[in-house]
Amino acid sequence: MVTEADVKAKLSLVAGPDRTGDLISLGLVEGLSLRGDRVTFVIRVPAERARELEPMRRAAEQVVGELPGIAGVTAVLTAERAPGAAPEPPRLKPAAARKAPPHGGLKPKAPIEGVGRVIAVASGKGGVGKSTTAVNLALALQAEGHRVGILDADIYGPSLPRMLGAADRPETVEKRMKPVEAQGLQVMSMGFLVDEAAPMVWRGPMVMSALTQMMREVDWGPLDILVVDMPPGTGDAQLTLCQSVPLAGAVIVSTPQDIALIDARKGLNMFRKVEVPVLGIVENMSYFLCPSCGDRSDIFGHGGAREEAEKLGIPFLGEVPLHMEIRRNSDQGTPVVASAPEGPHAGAYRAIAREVLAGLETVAVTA
Ligand SMILES: Nc1ncnc2c1ncn2[C@@H]1O[C@H](COP(=O)(O)OP(=O)(O)OP(=O)(O)O)[C@@H](O)[C@H]1O
Repeated sequence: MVTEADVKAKLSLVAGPDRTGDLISLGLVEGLSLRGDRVTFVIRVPAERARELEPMRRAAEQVVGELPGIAGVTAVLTAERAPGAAPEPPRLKPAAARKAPPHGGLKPKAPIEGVGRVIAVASGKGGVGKSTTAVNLALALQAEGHRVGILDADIYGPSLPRMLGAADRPETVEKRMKPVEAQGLQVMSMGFLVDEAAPMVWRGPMVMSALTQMMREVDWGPLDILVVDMPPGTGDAQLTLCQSVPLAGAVIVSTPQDIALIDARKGLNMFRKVEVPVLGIVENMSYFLCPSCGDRSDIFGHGGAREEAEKLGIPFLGEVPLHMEIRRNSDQGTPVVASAPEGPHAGAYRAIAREVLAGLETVAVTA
């Protein structure tokens, strides 16, 4: 059995950034997590040296990978900035101006092996029901006859394992992870690889290398569609993610409140910046359906997302009510599309899935 001490002993063989000292004696390793045959950890480095120190990151992965019984190692550089240091220059350029290869030397938007089309589910801010929508949309696409996978790119708060009731860890075969199967979907999430308390240390721009591995060092499929549950918001991590994933399109989830719609617009602009077609907006928690009397109340006002979509010239994909059954089921690991496939909520998600599929066809034709 490999222990944390064994991993640290190996990491103490890797020279530090200036070839003086080693990763352990310099105190650069954080968030070490050992789960089954997988090891993950973070190496703290100055932001401006992240690219230059990529060989050090790879060396760390390699030495730990030599431990007997270890099948997969994920090392991430956090690229922290010294307090008071000038902000990092924007790393993202419009698609046309992109030249630098992303981490791991992959060409931008290289296809993912075994995966047909990738769609992102995004939101301008947290808590609007993005993950609930992503999971139910994935299940609805499956119900429409497609082979579907879902990737939890929300590294700060991975919720897919809980929402899909998937507690297993991915197996590793010849250094590649096998996605976990849950409700017929192939699932990958950082939540499978690190302890619940650990994700907070996965900050910094180099978090992308962890996502790249979760996406590309995985034996997907074959899949027709991979749904990516994006981290909430429209910041650097989201933009970088859009740049390195060959996205066929994006779905934006919004609640009817005006403020959320402003945030939805930010999401839209982000995808436009990286030239990813927006397939449309889903209005979540659109109205309240009383579980006892079946009465409908438009507590937030209704139709905001539809109107906004029209104004912005993007499709309105559909609305999902605020309903106890949707919350209870997604929080208990039995999403409503799988647990009540004949019910009205599953119907709403399937209608959205059909709109998404139609949008993907249009995109494919005009691309
Ligand atoms: N239509 C709905 N009806 C009732 N509850 C819902 C609905 N959609 C989402 N929820 C609940 O709202 C909460 C937040 O949803 P979810 O985690 O999907 O949001 P999110 O936008 O992904 O959040 P985060 O930004 O934290 O990742 C969850 O408890 C979920 O069950």
